Amino acid sequence: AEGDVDPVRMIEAMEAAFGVTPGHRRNHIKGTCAVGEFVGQASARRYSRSPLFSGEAIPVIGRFSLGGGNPGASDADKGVRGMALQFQLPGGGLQQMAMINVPVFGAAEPKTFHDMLVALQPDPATGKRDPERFRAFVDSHPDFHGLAEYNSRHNPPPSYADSRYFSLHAFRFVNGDGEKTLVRWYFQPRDGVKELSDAEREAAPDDFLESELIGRTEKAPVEWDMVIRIGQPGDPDTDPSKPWPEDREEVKVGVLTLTDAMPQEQGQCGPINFDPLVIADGIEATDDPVLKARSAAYAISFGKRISEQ
Ligand code: HEM
Repeated sequence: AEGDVDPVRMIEAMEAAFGVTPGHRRNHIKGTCAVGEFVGQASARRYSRSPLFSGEAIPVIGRFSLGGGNPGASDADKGVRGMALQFQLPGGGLQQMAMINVPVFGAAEPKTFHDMLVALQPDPATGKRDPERFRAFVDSHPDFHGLAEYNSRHNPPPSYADSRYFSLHAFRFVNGDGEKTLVRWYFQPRDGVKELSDAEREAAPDDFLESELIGRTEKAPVEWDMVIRIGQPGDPDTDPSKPWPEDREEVKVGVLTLTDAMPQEQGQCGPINFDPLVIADGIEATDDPVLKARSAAYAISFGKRISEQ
């Protein structure tokens, strides 16, 4: 389609915008591993036959991250925080999710994300980003505005455990009778949603999210409720930049409990490709072009980093 971008070009644009650290992710480079389990609830089975919701405790490998490709980025910087999960399903299958802590994405189609990366590339003359160029990008891409507005009203969290993480994309849940339901989901932190104040953000050190999560899980497990929102006819199914109306029915479908966190080098999350299209029977992807572009781009980033490029 018109708004698609060749994944090789997407990664080239990302490398030019964020730089390259050989052996590491091209995006969401700064991160922390975690482990725990997920227990699905019977309420989910009306909508999905996925083994995720069998009620058995399912082992989970998680990775929390800062958006962007700068390994030295500050944990106080604005921008998105990620939670990626790999569920090891009974019977050997896998389900993955890679979510961010904002309720709308800044691109209705891959080209917008690509154009944003191009607008973020440093000016060869100054070696710095050009605010004029970025403003021109914003002005010409209305599908970026929802995310920009959200970011202007929100500060980053003091802990990875204090954020809500959203699927953003819609998926179809398929139940045992083959009935399909359009859903979006989010993970709601049991400890509540918190944001740094402006003063706290200015005073914060560059690195606190990893040590905070390690310390927190040493004291007690950290939990999130998984909540699905039920789509209605006409709700956008292929556009993650468009929120759904607030009043959509919500159903709690499971609990994620993380028991341990550790630096990436010491955990299992580093060499995983958290491709959001690794989904199990009972959950189906839509034709969302951003979702498809992600899968292709992650594969290239993964192939490079795993071969030390
Ligand atoms: C066209 C749009 C997007 C592109 C091109 C893109 C690209 C990438 C790439 C290349 C990586 C590194 C993959 C790796 O080396 O393993 C990554 C990581 C990540 N992305 Fe995206 N992304 C896009 C949209 C999104 C969206 C919509 C979300 C959230 C719903 C998201 C959440 C994440 C997260 C959480 C990670 C870190 C995963 C991990 O911890 O390994 N991305 N992205």
